[in-house]
Amino acid sequence: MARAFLFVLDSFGIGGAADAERYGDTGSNTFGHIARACAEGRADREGLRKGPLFVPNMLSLGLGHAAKTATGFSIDSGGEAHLASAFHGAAQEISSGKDTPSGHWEIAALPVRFDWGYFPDTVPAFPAELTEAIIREGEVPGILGNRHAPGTEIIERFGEEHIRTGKPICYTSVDSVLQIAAHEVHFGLERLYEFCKVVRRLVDPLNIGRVIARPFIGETAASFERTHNRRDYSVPPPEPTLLDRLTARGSRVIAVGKIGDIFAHRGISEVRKAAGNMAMFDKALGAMADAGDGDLVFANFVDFDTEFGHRRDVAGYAAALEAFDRRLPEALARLRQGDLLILTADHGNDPTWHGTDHTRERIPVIGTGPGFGGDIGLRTTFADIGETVAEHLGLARGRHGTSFYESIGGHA
Ligand SMILES: O=P(O)(O)O[C@H]1O[C@H](CO)[C@@H](O)[C@H]1O
Ligand SMILES: [Mn+2]
Ligand SMILES: [Mn+2]
Repeated sequence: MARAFLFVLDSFGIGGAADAERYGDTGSNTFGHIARACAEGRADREGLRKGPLFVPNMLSLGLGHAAKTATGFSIDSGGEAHLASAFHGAAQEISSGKDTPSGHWEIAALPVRFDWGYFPDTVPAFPAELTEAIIREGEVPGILGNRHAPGTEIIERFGEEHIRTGKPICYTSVDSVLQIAAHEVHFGLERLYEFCKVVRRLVDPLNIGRVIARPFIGETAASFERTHNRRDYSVPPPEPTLLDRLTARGSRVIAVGKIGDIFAHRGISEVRKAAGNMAMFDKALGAMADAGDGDLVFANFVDFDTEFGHRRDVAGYAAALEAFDRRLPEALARLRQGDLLILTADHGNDPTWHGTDHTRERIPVIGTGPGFGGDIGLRTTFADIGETVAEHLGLARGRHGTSFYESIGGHA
């Protein structure tokens, strides 16, 4: 039984999604395009990084093989020494959304089989009745934005007016979200959270996946900066997830980063948060040390997505991967006999792609654990990850997905 550790590198897709065309994402490949840009010297940045992508530890777990499984093509990622105890594969998503909750819920063995509500890419983006209700029930003088936009650009554009008028900045994207940017001091952080709860209730009938508080600081357009006090208000998953199944039988689920928010705090025993991938890695290591037999540590590393993918910052994304990879031996060293560690992602966010949204891609599934090794192939749903953790931790079979153990004829 031992313990299980699930690390999600948020947005680290590896291309090849069979349905990418439906999303206008045919050919997008977060890992592949970053590796290529690095190899061609297009991801050098003074004082940050230089040259080919250097991720030897993920390659030794089989990241290069996983990429080939996803797309059929090898990525020239500088050779790899394959660890004997490691496994590698790729997974296709069956949920229709290429968003964070869809990806994480499916990883937790609950594919999303309904359609989320979305706001159109028009100005205004929100229906007039909704805007009126937000203003009335949220007790604000009006709202700014009301369109699709990248978060950093919209606060640059409307931040000063927001400070002057007290109107919160409401915006959305191709995801099922209503995001609210407001100044931590002038508007107030707690007030923003309370406002988001009101909006959460108002968008429930529209089936909107998340309302997200996006606090920022600074006094002028040139100096506005988003803080790490972001908070996501998700709808609860419609069926029990792996997390509910574990906590119901008395195991602990330690959520590192925004995992708690993504599951609307259902099936979570403890939340550990930190600002930035490296501080998050420290939290994940601490959770690994504290986890007991039958427990799950579920960690999300959000910077890849928020700081680099959406910002289309190739060098920044590459440097973040390299920094994560350098820390990986510390996690491997904390594994005890029989533990299972899986590194994966929830969707793509190719920093070389057009626009600033997520990209529909397959995800890597690499790691190390007992009972199976080598190639786990192309998984037809992310739910196989959750079912593998379920079997490993001694739960009864769930309704979605097939564990790696089962498909290769073994048992945890
Ligand atoms: O541009 P920012 O505000 O980072 O928004 C991004 O973050 C949202 C939630 O992950 C996505 O829907 C995307 O629009
Ligand atoms: Mn995500
Ligand atoms: Mn995102």
